[in-house]
Amino acid sequence: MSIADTPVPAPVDLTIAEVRLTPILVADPPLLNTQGVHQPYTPRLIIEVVTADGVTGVGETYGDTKYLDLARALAKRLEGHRVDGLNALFALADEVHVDAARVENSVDVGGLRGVQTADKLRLSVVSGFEVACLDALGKATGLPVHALLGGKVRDRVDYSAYLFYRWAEHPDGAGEPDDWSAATDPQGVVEQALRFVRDYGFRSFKLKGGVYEPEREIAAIRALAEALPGKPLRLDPNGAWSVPTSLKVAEELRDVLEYLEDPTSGTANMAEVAAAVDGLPLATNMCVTTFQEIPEAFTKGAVQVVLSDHHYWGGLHRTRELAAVCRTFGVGVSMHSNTHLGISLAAMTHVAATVPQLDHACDSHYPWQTEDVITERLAFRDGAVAVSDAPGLGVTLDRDKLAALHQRWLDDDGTMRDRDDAAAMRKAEPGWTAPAVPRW
Ligand SMILES: O=C([O-])C(=O)C[C@H](O)[C@@H](O)C(=O)[O-]
Ligand SMILES: [Mg+2]
Repeated sequence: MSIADTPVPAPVDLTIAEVRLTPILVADPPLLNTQGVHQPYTPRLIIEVVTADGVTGVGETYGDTKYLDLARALAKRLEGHRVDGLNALFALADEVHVDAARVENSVDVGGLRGVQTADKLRLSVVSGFEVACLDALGKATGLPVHALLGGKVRDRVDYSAYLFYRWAEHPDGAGEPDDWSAATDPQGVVEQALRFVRDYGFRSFKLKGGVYEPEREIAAIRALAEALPGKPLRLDPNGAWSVPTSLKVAEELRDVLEYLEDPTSGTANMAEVAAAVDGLPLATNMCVTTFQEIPEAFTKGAVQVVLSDHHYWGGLHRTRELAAVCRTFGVGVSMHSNTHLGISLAAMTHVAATVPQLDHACDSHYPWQTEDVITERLAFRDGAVAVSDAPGLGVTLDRDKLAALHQRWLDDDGTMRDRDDAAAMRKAEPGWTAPAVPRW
């Protein structure tokens, strides 16, 4: 048979025929941070794009009302576009109006996610659509998402254990129970870390700090260093400390920390700390969360590792662009995580598999989530997730689970539909307001 006789496969119609948005509430344990405590349930948004050929791609992003409203407006514009027209998504999102009151002078979730701008809000929504389009494109062409991003450079992506100070249960026993104990002191933190090793094989450890006075958190890191000798450790108080406090903690822990994450708030303060602590890198998911923040932070030497997050940065292609900028400036790159489900973990794993200079294990909240919307949860083995070579993301939506979590969202009176860690804290401490920074 000559080449001319080779049958040409029928063209695939990649036109988007339908977009489905399903807001859900997912169980979340009582994890403490400097703002307060996680609510019993947290909102997420599941996005499905269906092509004219009936191929469905899935994506996931924040589900709070301001994201959901924007997603609804964007979804309307998407029908008739193609799942391989990813660059056009950004122009479409720019057409969607963001109410200034939603972002003016504001920081997201009390500052945990850095600045909140109209642009960043749009990008966080676009990210879920981009992932859904990539999943559909992969399924339509038989290619895994990593191949659509240029191909994997590793077969497994390392994640770190995300340790939290936590209570055994939510105030008044609200939410879904889990089988984790309280962890409010060094011994509790070490026990939590050892379970993460037993159950998942994690080999690096991050403690969410900014909860207790720095001396108590230094003691927890020291206890971890003793229990897990030589393992990379990180501490992240979400910008709760002053420059002098950051310098003191850095001095006391420099021999055991892989990096110190957002010890203090703002690029100028981070730069001051970075200049004074020789040899201990500073990481951030707070002062560099947009491309606009890069020039100042990099020229001042404020951060040595950027914790990317495809939700903030506008998807998987933009995450690779961020990695290229970091590579150019000799800044390390790793990955931040908020409460998320398996669709996002799959997306994180695909993009992480394609970034050459991923020198640090990525963060993931996933072990804290006992609920999911996919048929088979992703597994951590030896602290890593295997990179899927199945078409698309390699996950399958479980419609019954999705419907159940959506029903919970429908039944909620509105209190859980927007994440508010300070409000959740008031259930235990009625006068609580999120502390001003620096807290210590
Ligand atoms: O700085 C970080 O790594 C985070 O902000 C991750 C999460 O938001 C975490 O702090 C949380 O959910 O409490
Ligand atoms: Mg952080």
